Amino acid sequence: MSLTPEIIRKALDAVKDPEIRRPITDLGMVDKIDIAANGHVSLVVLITIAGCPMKDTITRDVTAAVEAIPGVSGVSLALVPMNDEQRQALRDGLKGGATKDIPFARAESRTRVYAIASGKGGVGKSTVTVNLAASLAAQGLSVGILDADVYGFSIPRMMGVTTRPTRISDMILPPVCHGVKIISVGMFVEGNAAVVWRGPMLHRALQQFLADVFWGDLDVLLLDLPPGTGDVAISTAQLIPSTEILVVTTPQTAAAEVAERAGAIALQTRQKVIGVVENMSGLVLPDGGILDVFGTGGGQIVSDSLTRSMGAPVPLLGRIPLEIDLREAGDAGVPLVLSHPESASAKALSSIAASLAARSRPLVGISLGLSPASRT
Ligand SMILES: Nc1ncnc2c1ncn2[C@@H]1O[C@H](COP(=O)(O)OP(=O)(O)OP(=O)(O)O)[C@@H](O)[C@H]1O
Repeated sequence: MSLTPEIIRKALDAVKDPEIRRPITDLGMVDKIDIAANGHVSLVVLITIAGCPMKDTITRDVTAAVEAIPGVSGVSLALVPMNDEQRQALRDGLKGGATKDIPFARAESRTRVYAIASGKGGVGKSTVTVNLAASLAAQGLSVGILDADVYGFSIPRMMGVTTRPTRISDMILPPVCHGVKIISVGMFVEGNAAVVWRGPMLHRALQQFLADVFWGDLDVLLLDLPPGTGDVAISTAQLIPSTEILVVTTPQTAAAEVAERAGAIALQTRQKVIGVVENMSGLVLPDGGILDVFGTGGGQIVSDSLTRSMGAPVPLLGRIPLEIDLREAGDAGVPLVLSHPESASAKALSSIAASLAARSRPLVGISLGLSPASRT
């Protein structure tokens, strides 16, 4: 069979743009295909911007897909930046005309949005967020994290993100790490500068991250909120009223009281608190004994108290032990559920992720393609 541009195009259907995660053929990125008589294929592939951080991945994936076609003797690939018109066409194709709304706030949205909240800083909110996200993505769900913790944005470091988001006119493409799309306030400030945004500016930034970022079709979006009951929590409730809240606390009674307040804000914003995670529970000692560094019972106290005040069950979803490996994994940029899934804290985190996955994508209204079995 002789090679044709259609055959090459068909093979390229399997290559996805690493940031947008759709076939490059659908995105209008395959610009030119020339096939020489000896089977050498020359391709021009359009990339979003000249400094596209994903150049190497695209080159590798395109070359591998074309080389695998029987009859291809070699591949030459030129990556050419899109012109303004091509970029605008791509942006419009992805986001649809000039719409600036928040996709997760639409009635038909099937994305579960969870805000990870805590009363105090440093209780492990970001650690919980990255591990839940990585675990959900490893289970095959499409997952995003919006790090809205303006005072302590640590998600990029904990997820090992080294690239910046790509801009296509007014659309922002989030970097993808460990299968998770990630946007952080920290990606928009220079170096380690402090963010001094307050109320209205924070609200606008959050709105922009939700509306201008190309999130694609997510199953789950996790929002890492700043600690406390401040502006960001209220803005989130206004921008995506269906956001559900997951409260993180330590076992300490004093911390639990503060965490209760963070959860109770949901009463005022009419949001649902789906559960409590107790982090930094007992430290397992080398002799197998357990040292309760931060006391015990905080998670249960918050769960009981929020159940009372909400008038609906707010279960304790899990207790994550203190573990040095968990801190080291955060520092190394690889979530522990991926690097040491057998460790006690990774198991606790994976089990919480499994309970979230089980609630994902309500099946109401979706055809399962099943027909009732007939009885004979
Ligand atoms: N269960 C745990 N065992 C050991 N270390 C942990 C555990 N949970 C979190 N840590 C470590 O504690 C520190 C604080 O955690 P993290 O940054 O996740 O908290 P946070 O609540 O998001 O803080 P902030 O409010 O400042 O954003 C980090 O160094 C993290 O690696």
